Amino acid sequence: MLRQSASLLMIYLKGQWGKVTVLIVLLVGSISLELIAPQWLGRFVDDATAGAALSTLQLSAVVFVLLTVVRQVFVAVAGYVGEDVSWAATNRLRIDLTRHCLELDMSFQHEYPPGVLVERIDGDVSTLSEFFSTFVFNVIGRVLLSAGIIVLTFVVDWRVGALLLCFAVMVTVVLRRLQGISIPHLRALRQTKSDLSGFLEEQLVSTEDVRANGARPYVMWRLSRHLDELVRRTRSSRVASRVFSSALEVSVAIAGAAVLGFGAVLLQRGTMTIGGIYLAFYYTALLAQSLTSLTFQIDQLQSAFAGMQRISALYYRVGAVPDTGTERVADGPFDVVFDRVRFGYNRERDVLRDVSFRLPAGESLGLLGRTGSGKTSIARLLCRFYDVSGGAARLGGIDVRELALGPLRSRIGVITQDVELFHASIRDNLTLFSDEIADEAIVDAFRRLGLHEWYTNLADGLDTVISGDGRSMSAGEAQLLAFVRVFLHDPDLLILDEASSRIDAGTERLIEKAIDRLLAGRTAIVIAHRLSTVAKVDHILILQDGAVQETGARETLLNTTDSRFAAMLAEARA
Ligand SMILES: Nc1ncnc2c1ncn2[C@@H]1O[C@H](COP(=O)(O)OP(=O)(O)OP(=O)(O)O)[C@@H](O)[C@H]1O
Repeated sequence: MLRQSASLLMIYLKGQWGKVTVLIVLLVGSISLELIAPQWLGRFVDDATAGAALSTLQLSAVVFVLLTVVRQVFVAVAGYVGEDVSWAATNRLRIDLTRHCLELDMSFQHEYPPGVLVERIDGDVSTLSEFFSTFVFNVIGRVLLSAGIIVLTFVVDWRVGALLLCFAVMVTVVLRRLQGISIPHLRALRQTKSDLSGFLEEQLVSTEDVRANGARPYVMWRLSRHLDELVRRTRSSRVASRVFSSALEVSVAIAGAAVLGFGAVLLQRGTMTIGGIYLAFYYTALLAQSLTSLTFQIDQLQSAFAGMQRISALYYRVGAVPDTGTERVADGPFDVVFDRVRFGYNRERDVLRDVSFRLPAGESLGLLGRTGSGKTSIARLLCRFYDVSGGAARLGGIDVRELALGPLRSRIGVITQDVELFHASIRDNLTLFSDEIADEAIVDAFRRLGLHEWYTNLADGLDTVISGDGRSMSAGEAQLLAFVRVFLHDPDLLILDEASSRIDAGTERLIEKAIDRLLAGRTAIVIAHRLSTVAKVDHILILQDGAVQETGARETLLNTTDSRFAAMLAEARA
């Protein structure tokens, strides 16, 4: 996992090495200045106690201030370059992650609810971006500074250097333990936050159903459970960090006192000057400050590591539907064959069992069956949102698994029961934000589908904005828009999952007329909830519990008195 995360980092730092080098030069420069500047303070103290001339003292003071100013300039420029590197790298990562998630199969979409994906693509990547921009200075910089301080104190007096080295080793051991203890708490905290946002997303999307079914108390109960968990996780992760940083503070105080005491002894022996003691104490304080800042950064470092691991798990996740096919279906309408297809969403249960049928090119098939009998699953297999567990689905004589995914899906138009509409104009909803489709083509599509009159009643024509997430449209109107959307896309295979909700007679007539025109010249599968919808299809397939109960030409079944289809029609008429 660590290797995966590291290789992911390398991918996104590629092309940024020039800036990273500038960052390293600025970092080394600023650390050197931070180490050198106090030397002038030590010299100032020694010169002052030796009664040196005022100009000598002034020179030391001016050099100290100058070095400090230059260092701050380095820090500011490095901050700018660090942000630049971090945003360039992480924005590319955001884009690639989003594309990857959109391409992954449906079982992935069920496993990661929208809230969790938002947390990965935005939350975790933001943490990573902060990590990039502050990590170099606050962690690597502090580590280098600490090492430099120990080397320099060794130069001043090896015994003081040894003292600081012991102190640094002790603190590093504490830091390592802190890392081991805090990471699981931080990981759990992040997971809890992501569960909470997933839960909120889920509830907000289904507000209407929640209210209508009186499920509000249950939602509030689950929310309070999530919040309790959040409090528990936050508390434990904060406590784990605080206990160790307090231990660090205490050790810092002890080290400062030891350096001063030891320096006093050396002063009495005449082996150390007051300036030297001052410098050693200054470096001890700087080392303490640097190690303390490291401790605080550990939190961020750890959450960046945890986030990085989650991001790389998502980034390297291989879809259950591999896009390895290279074949393409010949132009024009094609036939659809199901050859003893077996399929289940999980290993426990097959929802399609030995389903076989052949739909000739340019003809239509009405799929009937009780709810849950497997009709939608057939459509999903054709679009390869899932792969069959046994048998084969073939389009134009080619197994769908041998077809390249992009071209395959571009040949299929799907109209689902829940049409997805965006908070955007009718135009954008129909063209899916593409500006390659002219307004005339859209209006022509309305006309050819027999929907021109309905279109002219739209308040602002194509500029009419659909509010919310499409809730300003009824199920029937949403389907009409979906028809136009698909018509513009001009697919060779049309899959229509008819809206099961009640639609008024006027809209139903519009829908029927539009379906007639939409079906012309295409192979079509109509998943029908009303028998009237299949009145004009060429073939019928009735499913029962995932198996074919009856299939044949509609006319033939209609005229066969003991057919299931004829019985269904009779039941509907009664
Ligand atoms: N994503 C999924 N994960 C697990 N099981 C699923 C999933 N989608 C559907 N199922 C199950 O598969 C079976 C067939 O579902 P499918 O949606 O194909 O039926 P359907 O005939 O289209 O139903 P409806 O007429 O209600 O749309 C059902 O038992 C359903 O519970």
